[in-house]
Amino acid sequence: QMMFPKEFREKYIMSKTLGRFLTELCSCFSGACGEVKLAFEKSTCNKVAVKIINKRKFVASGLTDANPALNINTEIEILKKIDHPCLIKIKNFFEAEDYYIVLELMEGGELYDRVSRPIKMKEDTCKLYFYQMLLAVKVHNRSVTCWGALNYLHDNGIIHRDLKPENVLLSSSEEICLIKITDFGQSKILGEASLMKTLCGTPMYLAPEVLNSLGTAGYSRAVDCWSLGVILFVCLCGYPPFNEQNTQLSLKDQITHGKYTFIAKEWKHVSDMALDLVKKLLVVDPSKRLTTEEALEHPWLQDEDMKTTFQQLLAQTCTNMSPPETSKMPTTTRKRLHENEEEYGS
Ligand SMILES: CCC/C(=N\NC(=N)N)c1ccc(NC(=O)c2cc3cc(OC)ccc3[nH]2)cc1
Repeated sequence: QMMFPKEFREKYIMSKTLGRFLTELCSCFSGACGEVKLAFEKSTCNKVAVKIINKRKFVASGLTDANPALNINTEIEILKKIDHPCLIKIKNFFEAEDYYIVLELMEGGELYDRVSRPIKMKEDTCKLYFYQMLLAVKVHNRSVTCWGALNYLHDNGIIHRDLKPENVLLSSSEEICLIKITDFGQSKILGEASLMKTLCGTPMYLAPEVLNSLGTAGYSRAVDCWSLGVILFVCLCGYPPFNEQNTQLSLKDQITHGKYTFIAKEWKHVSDMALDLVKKLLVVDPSKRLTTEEALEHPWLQDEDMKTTFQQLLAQTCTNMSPPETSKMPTTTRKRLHENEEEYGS
């Protein structure tokens, strides 16, 4: 029986495990360990979700990934300060022999369970969900690069780096609902524009990889756009673009060459515009891949009904918060974004 810290037990009554416990259990053997439980907040009787993240990594896995303790604190800091309707909100945080993170309950569970169903999602539903994912990632990237609002990040961007249907949560079991991005355990905060400073001096002592990285520096956020492309692909047709079932090419070769499996009969009812957006996200060269801003301008997302539905859903949940007025945001050209950020390789 898991021992919950005293101050935790004073505030919450624990209930059942949510989501695919077995997968959570399996993930324990892969080092990344944790599960999500339903709980009741004593003071309000409201339902909450509690993400439990084990401190001990399973040494057996020999995983060398960074110490979760380091990640979790950065993750909590990030999520505490960035306030967006499509990013998970933290309500409380306890550290004992494990981490107990109290979050708003996303009653609809993971998008993963929706895309795993035999009945494919309607295209309009995919569009409503995808629009919200773009806003979350865009605002996420933009809110910390272009808005002074989160000055503690010193105008750096944050990259999620692990976007997948398991990390997209649905606010209700209704098909038409809000989504929230979660699990920033792999996220990265971009460094200051140190590459530019490095290039001020003569590179007599500079390593080749730094000079070679000049071509790709500044595109690390593009990894999230690739992942969004894979998520959109799966939502629209019900099967993943790159998978091990494919025999000709290894999964790695499929991805590095951008060779996705196209099964015509699964795409028959999908609009050409939707497919066009997928194709422009699943581009191997990050500098040619659509950015979140460009994706939001794509014809498939110029759908006032969908945007009105999103606004109505927002209005239902929170009276005061209004979504970021993307039109009023300073338009940042790729060039300026390029200058604002840097890192070697990625
Ligand atoms: C700040 C912690 C963020 C985090 N993971 N972070 C991490 N792994 N480093 C995380 C990961 C997963 C979740 N999942 C949920 O909240 C969740 C609610 C839920 C409801 C369900 O059925 C109703 C089924 C699955 C669910 N997952 C919430 C937070």
